[in-house]
Amino acid sequence: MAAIETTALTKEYGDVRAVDGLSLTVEEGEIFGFLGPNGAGKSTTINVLLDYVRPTSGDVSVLGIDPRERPEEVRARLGVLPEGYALYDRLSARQHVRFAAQMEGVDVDPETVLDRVGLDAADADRAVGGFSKGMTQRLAFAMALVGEPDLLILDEPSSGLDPNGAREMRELVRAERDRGATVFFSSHVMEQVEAVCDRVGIMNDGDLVAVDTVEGLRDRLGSGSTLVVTVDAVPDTSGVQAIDGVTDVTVRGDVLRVSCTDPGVKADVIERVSAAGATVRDIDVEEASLEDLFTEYTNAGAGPESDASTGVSEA
Ligand SMILES: Nc1ncnc2c1ncn2[C@@H]1O[C@H](COP(=O)(O)OP(=O)(O)OP(=O)(O)O)[C@@H](O)[C@H]1O
Repeated sequence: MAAIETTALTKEYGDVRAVDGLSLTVEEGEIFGFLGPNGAGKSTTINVLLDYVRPTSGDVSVLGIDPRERPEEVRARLGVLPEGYALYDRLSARQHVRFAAQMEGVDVDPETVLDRVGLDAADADRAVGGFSKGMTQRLAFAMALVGEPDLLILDEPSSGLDPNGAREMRELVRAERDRGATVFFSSHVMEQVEAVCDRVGIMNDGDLVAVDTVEGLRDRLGSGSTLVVTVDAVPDTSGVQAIDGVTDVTVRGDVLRVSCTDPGVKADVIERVSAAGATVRDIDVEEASLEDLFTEYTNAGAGPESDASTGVSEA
């Protein structure tokens, strides 16, 4: 059974079609990154999953349940870190976690949960009105973890976190996946997503324009890689340029940057550089980052057009 399944899901607000025929499957036990520029339809989709918003048409299933029919049953098995959560300024972190536990009907030790998100015993008893943004985010995350949810839905989980906090968040997400939970999160921080997600889906203007592993997205775009070769003295590069699968060669100082569409040509490149009389001092391979791919898939008209090339199937 899929953790999340939407079929031809559409949500219109008046004239605005926020989500347009979305068919998406998130498998149990995966970490799935849900990406897209502002206004792409991510929050609307999440709100439909939580039954905060009713779709105009289409079907939705969360943990095998239609949230429109049994919203309480779905929510009892979810841990949610919403985009605009509200905390009670005068209550302590400990009280917040106790409250989350009561809502879930479980018994937890607040300090253990708070410790997981990096809040210590002294933090536990402070009124959260005095918390920094990052501490508030950690607390909201702790509340989502209460009750060992089967599915975590996290909207921008690294918002407000410093680099250490963001790394800890990634470790927690992995630990939750290893426990058996599914993690579905939206984010604009591509490095975070690339570092932790098993698969990603990219929304653009209400459409799912791509869904795959980051590696798969690279392959689909044929974005190839760049071989960065440092030499003792720059040779004549025409032999390298002539290799089938090499699209561009640029030289800067003692560094050659060779763009390859075919990963199999790297050895040929090194051989021809050496044959041209240069000694190779260092070799590096740069691949398109998720940020590069995101730009290609979401820039108006620049992404691949056909569904066959994106891996997105029609409903
Ligand atoms: N309650 C609403 N009433 C009218 N239009 C809405 C409402 N909620 C969202 N929209 C519109 O639906 C579209 C999708 O918005 P949504 O918030 O789902 O995007 P998003 O991908 O979550 O964006 P962001 O990254 O900025 O959070 C936008 O055009 C937005 O203006």
